[in-house]
Amino acid sequence: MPYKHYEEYNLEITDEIKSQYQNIITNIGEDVSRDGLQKTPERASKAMQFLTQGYELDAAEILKSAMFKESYNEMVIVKNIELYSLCEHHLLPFFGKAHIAYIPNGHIVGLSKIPRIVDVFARRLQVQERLTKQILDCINDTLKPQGVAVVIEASHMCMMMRGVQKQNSVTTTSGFRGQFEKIETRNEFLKLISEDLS
Ligand SMILES: Nc1nc2c(ncn2[C@@H]2O[C@H](COP(=O)(O)OP(=O)(O)OP(=O)(O)O)[C@@H](O)[C@H]2O)c(=O)[nH]1
Ligand SMILES: [Zn+2]
Repeated sequence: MPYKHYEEYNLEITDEIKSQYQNIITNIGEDVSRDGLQKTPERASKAMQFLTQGYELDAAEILKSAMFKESYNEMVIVKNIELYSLCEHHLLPFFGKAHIAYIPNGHIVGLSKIPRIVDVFARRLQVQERLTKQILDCINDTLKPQGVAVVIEASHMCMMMRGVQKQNSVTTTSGFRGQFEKIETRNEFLKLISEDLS
């Protein structure tokens, strides 16, 4: 739990994706049998499965595995959580940071579980908006805190390397539930993370 070891991939699926990558490499005009490319289809197959392993993981279960009864009622913020995801439109990476806060309601959660659930949802084919909402809903529904806030700022390779080719644009998405719907609480959170917002 929760990350599969590199060698533990399902052989049938690995072979299937491998042969599909062989086709892609051939179709872009490369020689898949040349030295440097011989093992590439298999490596790429495993890399793609690694980057999409979130489908096999249950974020709510991960949170539930480390919830502790505690009467702390102040804001808990985990900020600058690096994230890497794949845009579902082009299968190109988008990457950046997540800033997540919650106000406990009788239970706190093991801190490492917050970045872990970010990875569970990021390691799928995504759009930034849905990624933001899935993290928000998972914490809200599982931990049932007094409030939860998620801000994600990310750069999309599909906008940088191709398409509009804008290297410096950063997309920010956010979601707020419970106490964070109140402007003062939301502002306190935004102020606390703002020194790291670019
Ligand atoms: N809302 C949203 N859009 C995204 C995300 N990732 C990529 N996109 C956009 O998805 C859109 C797909 O639009 P299309 O016009 O079908 O694709 P395209 O012809 O490749 O578009 P261009 O990128 O403008 O060249 C593009 O505007 C991308 O910028 C995301 O996380 N959220
Ligand atoms: Zn894209």
